[in-house]
Amino acid sequence: SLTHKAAAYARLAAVKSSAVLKKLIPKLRQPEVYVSDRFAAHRLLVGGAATGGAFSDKPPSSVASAVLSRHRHYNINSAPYGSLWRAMRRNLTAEIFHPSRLRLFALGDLVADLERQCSSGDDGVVLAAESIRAAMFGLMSTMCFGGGVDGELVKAMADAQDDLVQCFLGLRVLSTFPAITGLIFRNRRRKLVELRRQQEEMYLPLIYARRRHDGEPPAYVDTLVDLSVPDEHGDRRRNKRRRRQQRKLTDGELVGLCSEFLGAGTEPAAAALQWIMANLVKRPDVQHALWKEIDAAVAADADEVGEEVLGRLDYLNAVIMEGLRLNPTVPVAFRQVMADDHVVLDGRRVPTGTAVLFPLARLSRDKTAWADPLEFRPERFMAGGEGEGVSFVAAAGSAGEIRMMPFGAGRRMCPGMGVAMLHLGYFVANLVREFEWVEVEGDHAVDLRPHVGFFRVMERPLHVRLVCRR
Ligand code: HEM
Repeated sequence: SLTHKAAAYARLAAVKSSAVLKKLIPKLRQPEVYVSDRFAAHRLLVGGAATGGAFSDKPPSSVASAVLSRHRHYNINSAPYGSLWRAMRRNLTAEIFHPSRLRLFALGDLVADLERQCSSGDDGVVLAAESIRAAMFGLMSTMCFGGGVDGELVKAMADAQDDLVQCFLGLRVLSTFPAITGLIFRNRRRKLVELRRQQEEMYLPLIYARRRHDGEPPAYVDTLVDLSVPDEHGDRRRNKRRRRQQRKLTDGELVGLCSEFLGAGTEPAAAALQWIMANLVKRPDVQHALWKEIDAAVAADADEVGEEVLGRLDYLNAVIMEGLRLNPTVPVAFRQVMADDHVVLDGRRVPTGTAVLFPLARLSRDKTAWADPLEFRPERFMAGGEGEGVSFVAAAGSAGEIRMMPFGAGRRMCPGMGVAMLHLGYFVANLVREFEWVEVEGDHAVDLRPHVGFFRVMERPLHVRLVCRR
């Protein structure tokens, strides 16, 4: 019949146009340049090379919040540089990550989990990777929603977050031209919608049912519910009167910000902890030196290595710096050249719209900046070593170069650096104090090859044999 023929033609046309569009998409993608020179990186990110502009915008984000809402449900990472970004970022750094607010949550669960695996498993061999990620996620979940969330729900949230991270790379294509690519890559979009629906079902009841107990510091969601942000559309309407309108965050933004907090706070830190422990397994001499430093600083009957001791453990700090230098767990920092930015590379102005990518491992493994850059050698960060004085905050005393920036640099630098360093110090110190970490032979031997996806993780998850020290 006529209608059948019309439907068949329509299907054929759709298939043809989607094939054409699939070919077109790579061509439509924005131009990219890579910067791995440490002097150029400094000039661009912290040295004010982008005169006239701030050079603090990013290309369209592939995180779920941004893709699903066509860039309206912003979280901190994907918000354009401006007043909304500033308000959300300031809330995180001043209300949650302010040093006076930070506290460590017991690591008892992680130690108990490792001990249980040790005694029930195969000759003391444990899958440390999973325990580490679960512990990190639990910690971020407590900071996000407060204590007392049901353990099964925390596990479901951790699994959903993992699913989301697994599909991030495939989402990049959806972030470029969401209206078109969302049609072509229907299945990817459908999966994303489903994952976001699950997150809404888990997070929103926790957010709205939250009751703070007396004396309890605010959880992240408490600060988000209270937060007022500039209403940029309202601003535009009222431009003449120059009165700044404020608004509350939408449900979409609340879910997006929680997802960001849990994901950004868990994945790169859990991956970094695995890399560090893996290197300590490969280098028993370094592990032993670290254990001796900890043992000398902490009373034998102390329950744990507490926060007050961490700052005094110089070798511990060197081990963590070296771990992050050798294996920065976020592979790339992104910027996008905006019309106001004046970005010059190799004497040529970089056109507006270009995405500028800073590959972090190339930068921190540069053999013109480090001796034997592929070696795990914490001593380089000790007094008199080549890395003495190198700081994560590239603007401070870095003599016009960035030799490493695992937390990025400039205005968009990671706001979680302080808390991440505290968590890493706390976990590494306590895990080395509790157990000797020994390499397993065969299939479970430590493999230091990376898998580079949205994060830079160990290709083969870390398995070890643990020997209790206490
Ligand atoms: C070892 C752990 C971590 C590493 C290696 C890491 C690394 C990074 C890097 C490289 C960036 C991009 C910076 C840039 O573009 O210059 C970033 C951004 C960000 N990180 Fe982290 N991060 C870690 C932990 C955390 C934690 C604990 C949080 C807390 C929730 C967090 C939240 C964020 C946010 C919100 C941004 C976006 C900042 C913005 O666009 O203004 N990160 N992180």
